[in-house]
Amino acid sequence: MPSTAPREVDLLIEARWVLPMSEGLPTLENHAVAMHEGRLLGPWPNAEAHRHVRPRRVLRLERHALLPGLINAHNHAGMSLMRGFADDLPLMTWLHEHIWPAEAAHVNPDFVAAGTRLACAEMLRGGTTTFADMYLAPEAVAEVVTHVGMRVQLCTPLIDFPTPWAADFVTGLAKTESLLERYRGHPRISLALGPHAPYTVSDDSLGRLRDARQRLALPIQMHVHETADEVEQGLAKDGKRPLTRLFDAGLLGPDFQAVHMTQVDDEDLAILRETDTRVVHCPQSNLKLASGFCPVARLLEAGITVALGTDGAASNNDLDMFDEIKCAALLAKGASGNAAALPAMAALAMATREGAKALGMGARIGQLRQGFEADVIAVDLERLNTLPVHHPASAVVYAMQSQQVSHVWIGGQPQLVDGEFQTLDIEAVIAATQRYQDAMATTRKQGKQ
Ligand SMILES: CSC[C@H]1O[C@@H](n2cnc3c(O)ncnc32)[C@H](O)[C@@H]1O
Ligand SMILES: [Zn+2]
Repeated sequence: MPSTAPREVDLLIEARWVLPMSEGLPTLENHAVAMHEGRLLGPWPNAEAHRHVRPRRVLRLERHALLPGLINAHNHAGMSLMRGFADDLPLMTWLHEHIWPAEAAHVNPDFVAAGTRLACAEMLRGGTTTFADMYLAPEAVAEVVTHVGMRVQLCTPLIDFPTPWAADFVTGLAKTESLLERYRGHPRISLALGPHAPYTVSDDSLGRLRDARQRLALPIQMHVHETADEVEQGLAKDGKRPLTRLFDAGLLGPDFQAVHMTQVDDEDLAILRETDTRVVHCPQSNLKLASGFCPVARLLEAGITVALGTDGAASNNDLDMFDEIKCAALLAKGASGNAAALPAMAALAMATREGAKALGMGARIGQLRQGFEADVIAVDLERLNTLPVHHPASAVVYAMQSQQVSHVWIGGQPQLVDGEFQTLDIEAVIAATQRYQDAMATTRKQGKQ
């Protein structure tokens, strides 16, 4: 029983279930959380909440579970305009013969803004509130995200060859510094360095990256060990595996996010563990490009932090994190031959608490916990495909569809209410997408890419 009078708050949400996703905390039944000035209070049992808070508004969600907003730890949002553009190909053919020529032909800030708006709409509809983005024209992504109200880690695209964003690696670093100046202290936008992959970044550039990381105090996100070919070619060229090369370059650590990691031998595992490097698992992209399987169960057993990402819609082909969570759980079991590998709660944690930790935001988001940012989603579990609800986490991970997300708040701001978007003009998003679909089709017919 609190000794002080109940404090006034913006909103109280009373729910059938709350999955706080805090380590060791179980699913709570008939519990409530409150939001005030963008922060969370609670959770408390529904019957006790009014002893703690005097809400201006109360929302009763009697069929719903509340969860922290999902965290998509690896995306190329602008690539949503390339969904279905080049399917059923292995990574290098996909990149060299289709995606990179299309990027050279089409990508500019307007393309990236339109693709990012489409991506944000899809992510919000599916309960994602934070994403890490590595794509060309990050300034355009920042502007869209500022308007839409999502949270983003912008990984600036650093690569040794010219792109529509920067002529070379050094120019990319200089542009990163300008972006940092502009967005330093922004409540929802943070920056990271986004070197593309070991096979597109030279030793000289790795040295520049290490200096920039130290000077700017930014995390790094990079595609690493996406395929067995990448590792073999690294061994042939450098005499060591790419992860070892990054370790020798002094780059690994808790602020390094290694995306994919489908190839992990015992030495790689020891390096990841000893440096506390974070791994971002992208199971559907890895399956679709036949890149390999990230050994998630083995990584988690070794105490490595593993987040979950969709990768871009051009290799997934959607940005549905609930689908990704289910896929991760099933794949971990199938690949290890152990049905107990990656249980529902652990899979959900990868997309919430652990995702936040991997992005260096673990003290602010990823849990429904007093003082955390009010990034909250509600999912309606009273549907044919999720009833009966013996275990809410099981319903959410193994049976639910992302269309069951009914409400989304980010920093206390409503983004989706009863399935209706609050900040995005969906008609305009669809119209812009259609214009780029037509433009890309015309260029393709002309044989220009
Ligand atoms: C430097 S901006 C990002 C760059 O990465 C390309 N990309 C998208 N998906 C993948 C992937 O799975 N592996 C490697 N590279 C990828 C994208 O087309 C951009 O050019
Ligand atoms: Zn990627």
